[in-house]
Amino acid sequence: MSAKMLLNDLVLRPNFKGEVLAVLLALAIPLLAKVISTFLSGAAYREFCHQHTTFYKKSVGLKQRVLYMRLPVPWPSETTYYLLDHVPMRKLFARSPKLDAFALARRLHYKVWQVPPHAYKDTLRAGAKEIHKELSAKKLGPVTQTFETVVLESIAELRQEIGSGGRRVPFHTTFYRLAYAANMKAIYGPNLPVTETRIALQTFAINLLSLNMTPSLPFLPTEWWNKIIPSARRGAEARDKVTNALIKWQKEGGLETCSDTWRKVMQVVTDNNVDIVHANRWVNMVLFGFQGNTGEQPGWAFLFLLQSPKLWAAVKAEVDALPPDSLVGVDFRRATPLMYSAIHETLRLSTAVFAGRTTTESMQLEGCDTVFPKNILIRTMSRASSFDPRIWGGDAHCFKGDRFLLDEGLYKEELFFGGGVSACPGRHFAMAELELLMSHLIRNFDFDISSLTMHKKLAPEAEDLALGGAIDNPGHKCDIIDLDGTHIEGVYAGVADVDNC
Ligand code: HEM
Repeated sequence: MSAKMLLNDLVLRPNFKGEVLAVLLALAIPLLAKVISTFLSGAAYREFCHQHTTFYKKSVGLKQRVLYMRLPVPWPSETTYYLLDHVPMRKLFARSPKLDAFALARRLHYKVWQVPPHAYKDTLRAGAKEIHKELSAKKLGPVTQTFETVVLESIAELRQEIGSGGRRVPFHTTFYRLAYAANMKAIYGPNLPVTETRIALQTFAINLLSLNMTPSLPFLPTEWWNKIIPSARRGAEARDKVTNALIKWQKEGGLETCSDTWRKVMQVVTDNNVDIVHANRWVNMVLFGFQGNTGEQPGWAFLFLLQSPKLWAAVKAEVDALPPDSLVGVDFRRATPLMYSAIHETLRLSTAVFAGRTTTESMQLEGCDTVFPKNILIRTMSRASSFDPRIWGGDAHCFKGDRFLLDEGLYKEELFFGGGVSACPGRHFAMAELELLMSHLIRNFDFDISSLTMHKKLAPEAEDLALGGAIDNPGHKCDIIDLDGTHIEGVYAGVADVDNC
């Protein structure tokens, strides 16, 4: 039957309009219901995050004393259990044949970065293992050397631009960009465009929540939803911009000018004939892994340090006593124990980790009565752990710079790099970067309490040295305990996405 005949046949049917309407309604009602339920779940999730992340709320009595919370987000099609107590979170990272440690990563690679889940499953795992090997504590020398060189060059430029008369710069954004540029050059060498990828990655990060949700929307392929929903479209465009920049860079010989570390990681991927587009979608995910975290931390650390006068004076004295030139290879835990502890305390309060495991059969976690069913995702919520008074003490909600120094056993309780076989492969490098960056900044610039008003984060595309305004929401407060035990009510700009984590 030709299309024309079919059309005539349809048009001649008397109830045609009614039928079309009924079909449209049948399609639209579940779609609408699904969209509404997704948004409602999103709202419940945000409220949940807010309860567990808002810094100025006291931890005792919060809902976090429940062992876990079962929520249909971020993927309404699946059940996710978010663990809320510290101890089961630690147990989740133990090896178990009943827990798949990499299913969540594969899913994210696929849903958000479009890496086909099974085609390269083993190869990309081998690539991640190579990152672990190449960025292990013993092999960090060359990349940290490059990192320090770039940091020192950037500091020299910044000093020149500020001029001898001095001038204020919005330190959060400035530090972020400095860390980003140095991290990029240390790993990828001089030829991957820094500003272009940074702006795209930040835009991607801002819209990531939508990209996480669209795979759950019904009827249309995810990529269509990513075109229809404006924030998802912005996120997907930014993501593709980074992937395209990486592909171009690789085609133009980037692997010849990058660090040995990265060349070896990519060797594993290219030896296994991973398609260049898929390979660089994965690299994009890796890039996001380090750009999203390390650069943020110095901004938070300075915010806390500058509001703890005694700690600040002691940290400056520690840094003044370091060797005069290069600091690569310094054991900061021994040489600057207070700064080291304060960095860890900052990470405890300002990172959000949702690492997870998928159950391969029904199982229990040691110490919990709950039987978790097969094929569900169990995730940690590290900020709920950060407020757990049984681990961190009754003042868990406070920033206490010397907390880890007073009880070094706490270093073993940290969750901000994840844990077990899936723990962050960049953690040693991240710590080295933070120690080097903070020491060189403290050495080279003057800070005082008025620097706090320059803490504001600028839009991704803003000029590096544009003058900043005041802290976004001066209403956010935090409790600080200084070295002598003095309690201080400080300002807290908040984690950027505190309400939307
Ligand atoms: C303060 C800085 C950082 C924090 C808080 C952080 C945190 C994390 C966390 C929580 C995970 C997931 C762990 C899990 O599932 O158990 C992760 C994974 C990852 N991180 Fe980091 N990270 C940081 C810096 C870095 C750096 C500097 C790099 C690389 C140079 C990096 C590369 C990666 C990669 C590649 C993965 C995924 C590994 C895989 O697929 O197995 N991270 N990170």
